[in-house]
Amino acid sequence: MGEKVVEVKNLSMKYNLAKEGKISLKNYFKKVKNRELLFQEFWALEDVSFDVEKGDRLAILGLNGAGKSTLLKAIAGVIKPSKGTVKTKGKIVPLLELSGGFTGSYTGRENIFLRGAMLGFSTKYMEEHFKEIVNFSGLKDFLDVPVDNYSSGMKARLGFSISTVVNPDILILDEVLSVGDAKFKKKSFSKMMNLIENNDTTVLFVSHSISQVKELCDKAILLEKGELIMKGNVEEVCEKYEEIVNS
Ligand SMILES: Nc1ncnc2c1ncn2[C@@H]1O[C@H](COP(=O)(O)OP(=O)(O)OP(=O)(O)O)[C@@H](O)[C@H]1O
Repeated sequence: MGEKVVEVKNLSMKYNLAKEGKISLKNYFKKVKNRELLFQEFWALEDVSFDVEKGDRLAILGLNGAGKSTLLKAIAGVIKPSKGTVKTKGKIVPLLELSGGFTGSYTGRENIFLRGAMLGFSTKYMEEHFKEIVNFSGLKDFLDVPVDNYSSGMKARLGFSISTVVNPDILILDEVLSVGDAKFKKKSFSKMMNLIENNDTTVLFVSHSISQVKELCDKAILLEKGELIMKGNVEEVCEKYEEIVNS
């Protein structure tokens, strides 16, 4: 057996959905103060357990709302488990919601350094990789424009390009290989394949594209309404998922 790098044990995630409907801000604060706000509990994940070994390329499959992004966020440490535990080993780079997280009033150039710093890289490291990022993004002519003026596709391209120069132990990809136009999609997919193949990186991958999943992953888990209903090799889990999609 290989080395465990992700250990998810009895993980449950609860969201509190507001039941108030429309209320004024004044009433809202009054209710918060008096602890009278009404919530409905919603369990997005229930008692999910699985391990990931070093070098695994694990797909997380499931219909809309099955809990895939919630699971990735819990593993990335963005949200705290309501129950259960998540343990990880090594440097995690989560590529979630790529077009978000930029400071809109800053230029593309400034945001490259800012995001680099957020990922834990020095200015020197980012300067060394700056050209590579810009070339990959194809945004050379827009570098000194505030990101607020970028289209969402341009933001996603910038986000993806910055992430390609990092060297993670665990890479978390949530639908990020479907950003940009068809040409960029193809380019980003092969860049990821390269990164993964050359570095023994562990990958957790969410995508609705079965062909991408089969090309990139060797193992898979299947979530249904927050529960883990199957784990195994990518071919057999994809087969079950397709049955669900077509049922
Ligand atoms: N911040 C939140 N507050 C309340 N409910 C949420 C929140 N985030 C997600 N949910 C709910 O949790 C459930 C799981 O959502 P999640 O985004 O993890 O699903 P998913 O499998 O990634 O779906 P998709 O394929 O549509 O991206 C959904 O019913 C969703 O509405």
